[in-house]
Amino acid sequence: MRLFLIGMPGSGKTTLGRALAAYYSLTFVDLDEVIVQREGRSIVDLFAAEGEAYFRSAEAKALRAVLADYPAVVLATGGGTPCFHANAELLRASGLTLWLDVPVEELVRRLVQQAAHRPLLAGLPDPEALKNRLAETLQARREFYATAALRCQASVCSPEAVVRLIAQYTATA
Ligand SMILES: Nc1ncnc2c1ncn2[C@@H]1O[C@H](COP(=O)(O)OP(=O)(O)O)[C@@H](O)[C@H]1O
Ligand SMILES: O=C(O)C1=C[C@@H](OP(=O)(O)O)[C@@H](O)[C@H](O)C1
Ligand SMILES: [Mg+2]
Repeated sequence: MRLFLIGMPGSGKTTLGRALAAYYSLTFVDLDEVIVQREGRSIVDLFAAEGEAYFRSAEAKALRAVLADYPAVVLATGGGTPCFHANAELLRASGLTLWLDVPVEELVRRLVQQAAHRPLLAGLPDPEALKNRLAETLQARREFYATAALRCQASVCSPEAVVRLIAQYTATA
C-alpha cells in the first residue's frame, strides 16, 4: 500500500504518518525530510535563501523521487505539496490519499508555539493573526485537499480512526 497524508500545517501528517507506518509495518517517509536531505539545507533556510518557487520545484522533484523509490510507503507530505506542479493528481493516481481535515481553531492551538519554525507562518506570533492566515490558506488549498480519496474530519484524527476509514474504503473499493 502507498498511503499519502495531506492537509494543513499542524494537521498531524508527520505524527500520524509515523504511527500508521508502524501499524501497517510500512516504511515512513516525511517529504520535508527528503527535501532537506536532497538540498542539504533546512526548510527554513531553503525558503529564506531561494524563495518559495524554488522550494516548490524541489518539493515536486522530491515527491517524484519518493514515488520512484518506494512501491510501499506511508508518506507525510508538506502542507502545500498537493497545491503545486500537478502533485495532487499525481498523488491521487499513485496511491491512497488521506486528507487530515482538522479545524483551524485546533491548528492554531497546536501551531502557536511553533510558528517561527514554519516559514509560511513565521512572524505571526499573535494567535488571531495566525488564525486568519491559516483560514485564508485553507480556503485557497481546499480544492486540492478535496481531491483526496479519504478525509478524516475531526479535531484529532487518531490512528485508530484512520485505520477504520482505510479498512472501510478498501472493503468497498
Ligand atoms: N492527533 C493529534 N492530537 C494532538 N496534537 C497533535 C496530533 N497530531 C499532531 N499533533 C501536534 O501538532 C503539531 C503538528 O503536528 P505535525 O505532525 O508536525 O503536523 P504536520 O506534519 O501536519 O504539520 C505537533 O506539535 C504535534 O505534536
Ligand atoms: O504549508 C506549507 O506550504 C508548508 C508546510 C510545511 O510542512 P508541514 O505541513 O508538515 O508543516 C513545509 O513543507 C513547508 O514549510 C511549506
Ligand atoms: Mg510535517
